[in-house]
Amino acid sequence: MPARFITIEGIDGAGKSTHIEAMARRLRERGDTVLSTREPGGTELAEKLRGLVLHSTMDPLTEALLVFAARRDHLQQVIVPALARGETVLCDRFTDATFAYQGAGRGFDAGVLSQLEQWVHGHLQPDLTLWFDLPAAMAAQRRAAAREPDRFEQQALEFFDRVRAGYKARADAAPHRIVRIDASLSKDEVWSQIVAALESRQW
Ligand SMILES: Nc1ncnc2c1ncn2[C@@H]1O[C@H](COP(=O)(O)OP(=O)(O)OP(=O)(O)O)[C@@H](O)[C@H]1O
Ligand SMILES: Cc1cn([C@H]2C[C@H](O)[C@@H](COP(=O)(O)O)O2)c(=O)[nH]c1=O
Repeated sequence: MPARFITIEGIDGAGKSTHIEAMARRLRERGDTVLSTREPGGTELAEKLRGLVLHSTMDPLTEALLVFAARRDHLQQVIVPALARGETVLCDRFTDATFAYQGAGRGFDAGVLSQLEQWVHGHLQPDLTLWFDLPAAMAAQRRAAAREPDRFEQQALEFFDRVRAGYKARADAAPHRIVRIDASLSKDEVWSQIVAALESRQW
């Protein structure tokens, strides 16, 4: 099978985790060997960095460096070898999240993020990104029922409005790679959009 790198993006509470397992199952049923992973995280070191990023106070440059450090380890140890074996890598968040959260959300310099992106993964980009898009207020309502908020989830609605706008800018700049999923709809309707995005590529 050809290697595929699929990423899932969206503001916190958009519904990504709800659908990732079913996506992996569907891809496996069609013959793919699927590696399901997440960022920040996916290796022992990157999971430690995730704990720091989600729970320790730090300035935006430190935050950006830590997410890219975690990504570098994840790429070297997990993503690149899996793609080299011809597997499908399904990753909950990747570099679009850095441009959306650290760039648009925190206001960190997008030019510096682009340089870090170049150092960390050169020209490697996902083959497909599903962007779960919904209003920040709706995502907050969904999160409220879920769990103890981390550093990002504690942010005000305005932060998530900016993050959402950051994702829109990324989607507008890469319309062939990034597919918008209307995540405000019911779970069944969201799933139908995911299937349509995969089927349009014969995946
Ligand atoms: N389409 C939907 N309609 C209503 N509720 C939903 C929908 N999708 C997910 N939910 C619910 O919203 C909550 C958040 O969903 P989920 O954990 O999948 O989001 P997430 O994008 O993975 O969040 P995070 O990025 O913070 O981990 C869960 O309680 C889930 O059951
Ligand atoms: C990859 C990445 C993630 N983040 C933020 C976004 C989320 O708030 C958390 C991860 O939590 P999730 O429940 O696993 O979605 O990390 C970020 O700010 N920058 C990044 O590059």
